[in-house]
Amino acid sequence: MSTAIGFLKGHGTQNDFVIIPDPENTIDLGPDAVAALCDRRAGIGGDGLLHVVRSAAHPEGRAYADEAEWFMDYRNADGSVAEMCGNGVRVFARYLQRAGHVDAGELAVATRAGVKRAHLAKEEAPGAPGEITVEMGVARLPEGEVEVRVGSGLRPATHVDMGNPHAVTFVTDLAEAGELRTAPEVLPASAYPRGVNVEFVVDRAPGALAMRVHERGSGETRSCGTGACAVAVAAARRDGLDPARTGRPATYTVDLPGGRLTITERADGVVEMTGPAVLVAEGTIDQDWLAALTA
Ligand SMILES: N[C@@H](CCC[C@H](N)C(=O)O)C(=O)O
Repeated sequence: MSTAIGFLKGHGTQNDFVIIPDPENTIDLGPDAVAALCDRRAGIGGDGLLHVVRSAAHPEGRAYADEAEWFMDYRNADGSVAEMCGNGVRVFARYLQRAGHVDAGELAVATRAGVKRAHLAKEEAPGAPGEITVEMGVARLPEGEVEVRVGSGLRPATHVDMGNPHAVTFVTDLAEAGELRTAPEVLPASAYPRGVNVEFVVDRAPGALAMRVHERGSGETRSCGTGACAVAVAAARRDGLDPARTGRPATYTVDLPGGRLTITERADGVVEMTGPAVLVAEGTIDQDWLAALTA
């Protein structure tokens, strides 16, 4: 007899995810199954999928098992694997809290980009969105010039690695990014052998930014947590701020189509991201439908 496969749906600033709890890693989630689950017409729908697995039960999580009980096996909507997802890690933490796997306090989550620490407040009321802060690690800015096509021209961009790859470019109006139906051209392609997430940013006020993003493996989304971190770090360097050198933290609010994230680069260089995480639904996946996809 087959076992029912449960799922939840959640989002962080409208970056939405199918959540598949699978502590012992027994569900076959190949790229086709993930893409079908994330399909907004023929599936559940999502920008990505959070496969919730105990670190000890996942080949890529095992190395972290002593430090972090849970591994976020993150997939993009097209079924591809990504190293990290900032909005996803908050929603992942919210799920673990709601399911009673963890209490309020500090939670270590293993990801392909290392262990991230989430700070979970006690939930004020069942279903309350509540903000979660996550220590996202130190940003890397690889050397070398990169450029992003904006309209008919190429603009200089900042290469920021938040565990996953980003190209951040400043524009005067977010409409300059165009319709973003396809991935913007980023040059040189050799700077991003694994593909790239592309952010377009404008200044709204000192310390206040707004952005749009085209995500690798998902297209334009309404928010990207690692993207907002990359944008804040690129803005800090542009503004002559480097907290790890000066000992002075830098904070930016980043407005996205789906909501606001607050990003602080601390004096020790660690980037902190704060934003909401919401669970909206829970259900059961049709076994036969999923089995046909994995056959
Ligand atoms: N939306 C995410 C990033 C998800 C992964 C990304 N598309 C990639 O392939 O690197 C976020 O909130 O960070």
